[in-house]
Amino acid sequence: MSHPVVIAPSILSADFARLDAEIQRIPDADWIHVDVMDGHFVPNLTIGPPVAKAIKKVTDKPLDCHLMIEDPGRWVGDYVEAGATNVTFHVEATNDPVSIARKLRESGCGAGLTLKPGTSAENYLEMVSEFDLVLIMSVEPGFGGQSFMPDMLDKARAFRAEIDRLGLDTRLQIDGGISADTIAQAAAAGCDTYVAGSAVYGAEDPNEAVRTLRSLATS
Ligand SMILES: O=C(CO)[C@@H](O)[C@H](O)COP(=O)(O)O
Ligand SMILES: [Fe+2]
Repeated sequence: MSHPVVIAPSILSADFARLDAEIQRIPDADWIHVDVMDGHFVPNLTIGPPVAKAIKKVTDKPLDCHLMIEDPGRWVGDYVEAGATNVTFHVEATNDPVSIARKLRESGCGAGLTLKPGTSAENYLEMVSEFDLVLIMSVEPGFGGQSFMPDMLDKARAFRAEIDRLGLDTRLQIDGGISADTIAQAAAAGCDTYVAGSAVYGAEDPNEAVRTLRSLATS
């Protein structure tokens, strides 16, 4: 099943002192990607539920929360309460991803599964039906502005094949180093949902960057 392309700018590359204004600079974005880091699962510390809740108040766009944290099952409810549309968590941080996904879906929130670059797809393909979104990390999680890892496209192709084989409408998202130079490769590998931080907020006109990314992903 093919979806319309979604472009989800990451506010990690925005000016945290002016988040409201930074979000208003990208009216053509589909989702707002919120990178949550705890200083343990990844060597960086960002924001938490109160900031997600504050962002929700200044935009009607879906909030796509990417949790790079230990023990995600303990925290997902706070992001649901904050108004998240999707909550994506790392398989490396839990022994029971399916239970967390079910908890999210029962709360009316989309559930996302994500894998670090070094984690192979094979143990997780069988659980795609439990998720609304699978996120392929194309950099090591923790920081914006890193280079795209083209080797991750094989993993994207494996999930795309399984999603299509089962006839699911699970979205296939990619995050890390997505730019005008890399987005077409990700599209060719079957991705339909794209996170971009530095390529959007590093551009002189972030909204124009969103439009360019969408057009490259679509063509
Ligand atoms: O989750 C992460 C990083 O861990 C991302 O969402 C980054 O924020 C994307 O930034 P760019 O690679 O697009 O600059
Ligand atoms: Fe992210």
